[in-house]
Amino acid sequence: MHADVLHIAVGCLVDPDGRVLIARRPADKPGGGKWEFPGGKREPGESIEQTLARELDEELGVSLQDTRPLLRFHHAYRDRPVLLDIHCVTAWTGEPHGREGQPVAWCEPERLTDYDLLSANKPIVDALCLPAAYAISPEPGPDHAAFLAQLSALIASDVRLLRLRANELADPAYEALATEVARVTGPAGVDLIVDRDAALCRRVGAAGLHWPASRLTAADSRLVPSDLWLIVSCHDRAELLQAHRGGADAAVLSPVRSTPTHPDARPLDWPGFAEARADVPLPVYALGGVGPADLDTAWHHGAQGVSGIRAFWPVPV
Ligand SMILES: Nc1nc2c([nH]c(=O)n2[C@H]2C[C@H](O)[C@@H](COP(=O)(O)OP(=O)(O)OP(=O)(O)O)O2)c(=O)[nH]1
Ligand SMILES: [Mg+2]
Repeated sequence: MHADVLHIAVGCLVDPDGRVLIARRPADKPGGGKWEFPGGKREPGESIEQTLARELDEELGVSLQDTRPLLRFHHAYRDRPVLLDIHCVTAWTGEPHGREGQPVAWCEPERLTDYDLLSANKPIVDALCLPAAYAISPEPGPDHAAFLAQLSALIASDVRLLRLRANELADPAYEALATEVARVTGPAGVDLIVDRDAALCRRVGAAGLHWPASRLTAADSRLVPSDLWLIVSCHDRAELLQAHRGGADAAVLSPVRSTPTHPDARPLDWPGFAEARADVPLPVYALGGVGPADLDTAWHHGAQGVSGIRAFWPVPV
């Protein structure tokens, strides 16, 4: 790392209701008056975990018990490049309070954008809003009633983000099925992600779009309205960087392991996954032969969580 990059430990305290703690920066600091997640600069000789523990004690008066990596990326503020090393904190002792006089607030992730946050923080907000699992449907086949029944079972198993993948269907048939799927996912509070385009997404009332990285090749800004999720399929670091430049909110990186459907694709394996996604300012799901049992490994290799078809679908596919 370049010598004048400030390495910052950032902690997102998440309470049992899923709310996150934010604090208001003192007026006399850079970015004064804006809201942030508590944290601060690493001191010489400290590990980043030690910095996190020290800063959250100094700023909030809490002692950390359970943390995991959430996201890590560089941001070039005009006067000072920073490396933000963000962690989720799910267990602590002590009642968090603004120990340096700073106002603090508990906020639902979806409401974080109501606050004037530090400008680097958009990927952190996305990572907090997105769940740890991103389920993908198998091709629906001819029996849509059976497909919808399986989908209901999937939703009962607590999936909150689902992509309707049906490459075999022409646009009108895809839209008809997406409309039916939305009738199931909508009331259950599941975010439905569709392929194709933003207009279809709006018509069926879906939460966002899933695109291949190739669809962003010419883009250097976002082509999708900001209130829709834009999740992009990537297979290497170059595609992840392209997704970021094209304004994606999140990405899926595959294959982590080889799968029966893509036996010839060379697997990244966990070290390759970690290397490819390192410091890209996007939440990135691990895909390809992984499932909920891999979640902890995924988190510790820089993933937002796990994605897949087979590991989530209630019947063998
Ligand atoms: N803590 C924190 N810092 C953030 C966030 N987002 C973001 O861009 N930063 C940047 C702003 C600052 O340049 C840097 C944090 O530095 P800081 O000034 O708070 O560091 P510190 O707590 O050690 O402060 P101090 O010792 O100077 O009082 O990281 C965030 O959400 N939380
Ligand atoms: Mg600080």
